[in-house]
Amino acid sequence: MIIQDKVAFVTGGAQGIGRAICEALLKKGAKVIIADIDAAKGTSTTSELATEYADNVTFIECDVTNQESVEDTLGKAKDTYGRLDIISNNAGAMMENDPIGTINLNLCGVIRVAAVAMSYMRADKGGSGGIIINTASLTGVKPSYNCPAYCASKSGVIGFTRSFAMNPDFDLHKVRMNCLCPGHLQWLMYS
Ligand SMILES: NC(=O)c1ccc[n+]([C@@H]2O[C@H](COP(=O)([O-])OP(=O)(O)OC[C@H]3O[C@@H](n4cnc5c(N)ncnc54)[C@H](O)[C@@H]3O)[C@@H](O)[C@H]2O)c1
Ligand SMILES: CCCCC/C=C\C=C\[C@H](O)C/C=C\C/C=C\CCCC(=O)O
Repeated sequence: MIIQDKVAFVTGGAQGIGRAICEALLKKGAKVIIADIDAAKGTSTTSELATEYADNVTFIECDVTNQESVEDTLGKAKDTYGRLDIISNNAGAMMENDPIGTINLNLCGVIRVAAVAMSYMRADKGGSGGIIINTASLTGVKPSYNCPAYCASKSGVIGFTRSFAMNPDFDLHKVRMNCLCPGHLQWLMYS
C-alpha cells in the first residue's frame, strides 16, 4: 500500500508500540488519528508529534472497551480527514488480576473496532477498502502459564485475524487484515 496521504487510526497510540506505529506512518506521509483512553498522554504525544507533522496528527479520546466510544471516535476520525484507510488495532494490556477485562480489552476491543471501521472502509459500502492490522503477541502462539488470560486474548486475536482474512468477501469489501506478533519489548521506554 502507498502510505502517502492515507488516513490511519491507531488505538493505544499515545505511547509504546502504538506511538512508534504513529511515527512510522507520519514519516511516510499518512494522516494519523491517535485514539487512546489516556487523554493526558494522548494530548502530549500529539503535541510533540505536531511540531514536525502539524495538522497531520490528531488526538481523539477513545475507550475500545466501550461500543459507544468506538462508534463516536471512528465517526469523528472519518470527519477529521474525510476517509479511513488503515486501522492499527493496537490498544491492549496484561491484567491477569482481571481476566474478563483482559479479554474485553485485548480481544473484544479488536473485534469492536474492526466491525465499526468496516462500515466506513468497505469498498462496496462507499469506502475505499484498506487494511486492518491487529497487534497480537508471541504469547498468542506460545502459551505461558504466567498469563493465561493474556495468552487467550492474543490467541483469539490471531484466530479472528486468520478467519477474517480468508473470507472470500474480500473481493467485495477490499479490506485486508493482518496481525503482528511481537516478542517481549521494553514497553516502559516512553514512560
Ligand atoms: N510491550 C510488549 O512487550 C508487547 C509485546 C507483544 C505485544 N504487545 C501488545 O502491543 C500492544 C501495545 O503494547 P505496549 O507495550 O505499547 O503497551 P503500552 O501500555 O505502552 O501502551 C498501550 C496503550 O493502550 C492504551 N489503552 C489501554 N486501554 C485502552 C482502552 N480501553 N482504549 C484505548 N486505549 C487504551 C494505553 O493508554 C496506552 O497508551 C498491546 O496490545 C500489547 O498487548 C506488547
Ligand atoms: C502495560 C501493558 C502493555 C502490555 C505489554 C505487557 C506485556 C507484553 C507482553 C508481550 O505480549 C509478551 C510477548 C512475548 C513474551 C515472550 C515469550 C512468552 C513465553 C514466556 C515463557 O514461556 O515463559
